[in-house]
Amino acid sequence: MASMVLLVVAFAVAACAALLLKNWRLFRAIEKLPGPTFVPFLGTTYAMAFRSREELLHVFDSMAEQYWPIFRTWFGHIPEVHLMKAEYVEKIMTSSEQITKSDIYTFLHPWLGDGLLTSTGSKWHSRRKMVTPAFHFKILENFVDVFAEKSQILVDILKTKADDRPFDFYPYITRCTLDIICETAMGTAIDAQKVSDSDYVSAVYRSGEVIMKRAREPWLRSDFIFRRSSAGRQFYKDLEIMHGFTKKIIRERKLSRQSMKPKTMTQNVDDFGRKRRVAFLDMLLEASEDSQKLTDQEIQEEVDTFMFEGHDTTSVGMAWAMFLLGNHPDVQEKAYSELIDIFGEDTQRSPTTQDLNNMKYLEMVIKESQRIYPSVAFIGRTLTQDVAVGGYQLPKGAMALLHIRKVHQDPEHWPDPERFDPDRFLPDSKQGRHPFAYVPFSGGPRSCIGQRFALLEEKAILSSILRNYVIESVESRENVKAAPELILRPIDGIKVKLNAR
Ligand code: HEM
Repeated sequence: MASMVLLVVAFAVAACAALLLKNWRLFRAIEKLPGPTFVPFLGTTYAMAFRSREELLHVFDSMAEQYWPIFRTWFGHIPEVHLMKAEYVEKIMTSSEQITKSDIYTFLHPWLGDGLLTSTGSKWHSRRKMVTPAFHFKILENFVDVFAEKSQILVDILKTKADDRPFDFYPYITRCTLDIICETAMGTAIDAQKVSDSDYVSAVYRSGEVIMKRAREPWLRSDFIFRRSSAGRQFYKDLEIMHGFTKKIIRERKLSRQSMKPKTMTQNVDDFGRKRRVAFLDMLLEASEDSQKLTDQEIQEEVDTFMFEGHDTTSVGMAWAMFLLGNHPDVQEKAYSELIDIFGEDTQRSPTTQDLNNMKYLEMVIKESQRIYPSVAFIGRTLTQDVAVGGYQLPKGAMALLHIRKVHQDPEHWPDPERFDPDRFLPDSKQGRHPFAYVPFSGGPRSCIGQRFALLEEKAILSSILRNYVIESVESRENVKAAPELILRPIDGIKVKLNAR
């Protein structure tokens, strides 16, 4: 038995030495950066593995405090460089070369395939070019009616909750954004707000959690082990739910296109004289019908990508904004008085694009919420060439983790960074601030394609809630719990009390 153990240990040490030898250049360059002690095989994963979702943010924060603004960790033998300053993330975000996503995104592949979020190189370039027109501001204007209609449904549903008793707002806003992305981008009404639970939403939450688990525990990296683990078995079950949901959406849209007369598909008003929205999914289907530019599989991966990115990011963004508004009555009243200026006491009138554009203060509230609780707390790239950052030469092959949340807390650009203060976004205050000090939507060529959509949607929904209800948060900033997963998720939801105005 002892000789067997010895053999295994010898094999492990030899394999580790071989790996190190192969990556010696990488190892030497990375070890110049500060960071927790490297342990052969494990790297620095001992600091992250087996941590609860709640602890993870604290681990990140204490490492950031110790090594800020640049340090390294090792995911087994894979080096990760953490960047936390505007100047540093700018170097990577603005590069037209460093556009390859980090290893963590490979865990997204079974779900999102090689879609816009995960792909790289020429595939990403041509796909980005193809879908960009679907997010032109002229197209977005056509979506304002849907934003307004779904917001009104939410406001009506919340009537049953406006009794000064705490409830979790997060599932309500999630179903609202799910309805919106389905109807605007996919051209399909699913009425998620009218059913109480969504298997798709629960599967998305669980999957985000499992993907982060894989990112922390190197043994789950192997597909063989992962598929046999309980986390892996749950993930593949959830995959069926998520793909089943998006497949149904594609099938229904294909059917409704077949029943439309060709003339109706090209004109920009429908038979009842309403503006016809050219849904993002229609564009993909047209591309596949006309010239076989896209296969069914490729359509599926884009639909999965936009369904996920298009609802999870905005719903959590609004949940955090509600949390902050509910903790800051003075800011809430200021936002409300702006809405009174725009709408008067009329709580029924739907917002127009012009109204949304006039909501300057609410826009600052949304921006400040995204500064403190960015929906996407960090993003990752694989360095495809050496790059000098912060006095270090970061080698090709390393992963770069760009900590959006930490960049947003840099006291050099954000004095008293923990303070919630929408006035930071007044035109005068913005003057002279580093352009990459605020990057909730990332920046450069791989920035968020849906950012204008997100801002309009958030203004439409939050303004409808504010016009009708007074919000009070149950949790304080100090005791609310967040998990840094694909999305910065509130672990126990967002508990608020609502009262009718
Ligand atoms: C508050 C809302 C949102 C935030 C904070 C946000 C943030 C981001 C960030 C940080 C990225 C870069 C991700 C990375 O490099 O890994 C990104 C990419 C992306 N976002 Fe958003 N997003 C939001 C809303 C949306 C919406 C509404 C849509 C679609 C309707 C969308 C679609 C996408 C897509 C497709 C990408 C990949 C773009 C590419 O790589 O070319 N996002 N988003």
